[in-house]
Amino acid sequence: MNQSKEQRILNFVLQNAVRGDPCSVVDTIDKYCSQKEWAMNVGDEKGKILDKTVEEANPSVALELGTYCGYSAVRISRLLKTGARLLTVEFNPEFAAIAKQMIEFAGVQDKVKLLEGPSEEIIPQLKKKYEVDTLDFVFLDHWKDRYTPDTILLQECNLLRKGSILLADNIIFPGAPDFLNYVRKSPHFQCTNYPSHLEYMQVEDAMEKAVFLG
Ligand SMILES: O=C(c1ccccc1)c1ccc(O)c(O)c1[N+](=O)[O-]
Ligand SMILES: [Mg+2]
Repeated sequence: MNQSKEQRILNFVLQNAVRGDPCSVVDTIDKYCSQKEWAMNVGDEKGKILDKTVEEANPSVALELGTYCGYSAVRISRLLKTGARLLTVEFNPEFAAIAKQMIEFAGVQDKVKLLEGPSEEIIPQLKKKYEVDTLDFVFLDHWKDRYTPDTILLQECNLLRKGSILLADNIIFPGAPDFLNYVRKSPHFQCTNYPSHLEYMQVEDAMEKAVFLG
């Protein structure tokens, strides 16, 4: 049966990256997706913004919505301090299966817990089932029409605390206009915009940081 693009990305990593080296995995995915097949990883340009925001947050508990092939899960987890953990949520079972292998090859499986299912079902389970008190950092990179309802759900589930940092990808392309409107108009968030480009393309994009004020 024909391989999926995501399987081709994983195979390229397995054959060309260094097992146990997260940076090598990230760089190898970027090499494949910039030279062979475009894919919706956050990429290196926006990845550097992600890196800086993760370092600013220095999270003990981080959440990613939208694992895809595991590129940003590997990228985030390589920066986590000892004992910190990343929970990453993926709705698509094929993507989740690829990401699991990517995370294990990168050697970050002890820091990353991959949760398969819809974010609206998983978020309300985080406290009791996954022993989360509050989230220090949240990376939103899933379906763009879920950014706003899931941000509201995180608040309703008391998963944010004063200073929790949310970072959202794709503010311009494909765009998340309702999310941008919501966080920028909310008295509960302090927002910062980071202009950038769509991964592997000369197309305008941006990331938005929203710090929860309590
Ligand atoms: O929605 C798309 C998309 C739209 C059209 C074709 C392919 C992908 C997309 C594009 C770039 C992203 O960084 C990203 O996170 C997504 N996504 O699906 O979450
Ligand atoms: Mg994205």
